[in-house]
Amino acid sequence: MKMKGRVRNYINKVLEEGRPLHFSLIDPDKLSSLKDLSMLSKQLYEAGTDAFLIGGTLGISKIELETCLDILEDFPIPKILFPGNVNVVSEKADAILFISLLNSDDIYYVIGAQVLGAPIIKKTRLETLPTAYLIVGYGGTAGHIGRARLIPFDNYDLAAAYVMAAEFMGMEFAYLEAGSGSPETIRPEMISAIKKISNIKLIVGGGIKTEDKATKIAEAGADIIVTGNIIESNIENATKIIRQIKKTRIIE
Ligand SMILES: CC(C)=CCC/C(C)=C/CC/C(C)=C/CC/C(C)=C/COP(=O)(O)OP(=O)(O)O
Ligand SMILES: O=P(O)(O)OC[C@@H](O)CO
Ligand SMILES: [Mg+2]
Repeated sequence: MKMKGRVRNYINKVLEEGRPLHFSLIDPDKLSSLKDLSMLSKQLYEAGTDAFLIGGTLGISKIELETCLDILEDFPIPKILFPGNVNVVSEKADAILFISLLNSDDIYYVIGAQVLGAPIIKKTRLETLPTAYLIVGYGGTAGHIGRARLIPFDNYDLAAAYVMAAEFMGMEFAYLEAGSGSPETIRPEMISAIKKISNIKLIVGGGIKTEDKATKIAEAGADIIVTGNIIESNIENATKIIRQIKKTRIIE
């Protein structure tokens, strides 16, 4: 089911209803088999995940990316690309997180990849969601490859300053990324500090493995919570996290 041009409205509508969203991150390179993806995606959808994020830093081939999008096609929720580089672009998706890694020391990840990707994305008619990508603490593969000057887990003022800058530049989303597989998640205190000074829509991910952590992150004010690794390592926990997030209500 195609949702091109309707993804932003879809996200805003859920937030206006007063609840955060959950995005399931699917890495086409990490799937042991595509049969697994059919089964896992059905479980994630039935548990209530609000969208599929598709992407990764390493090892993404066009064929795997598009096979993955073909399998996800029939679910009536958005399929959103999460690119580590210009290779993660396909017209089979609905939208793309148009990310700039604001805390990178490498201009390529701040504006270079975006310039290379923009004309291709224009042809695909993908909906673009302007997103400040901020890598915190552990950083993982994305932090290493993206040459991020990591924001310390406990430096809430620094994270808030980046988010203010992103908002003043007109970005709609800020993605606080602890790094895939991070032993520590983004701290709820960082989320609440940012929510006090900004209306930007906050995406939070990296290392979320338990219902308890997910609840604290949602209650602190995250608008969108992303889980990736747990889908492959423990689908039961992944679905429990989704159900828990969907019970949370945003308190203004
Ligand atoms: C807008 C376009 C076309 C490209 C932007 C490219 C930028 C700025 C990338 C930022 C740096 C980077 C490497 C981001 C990766 C984001 C991502 C998809 C993370 C999830 O993947 P991981 O789990 O880190 O990757 P692996 O599982 O492949 O190791
Ligand atoms: O795989 P996990 O640790 O859930 O991280 C998800 C995401 O934030 C990575 O970009
Ligand atoms: Mg990964």
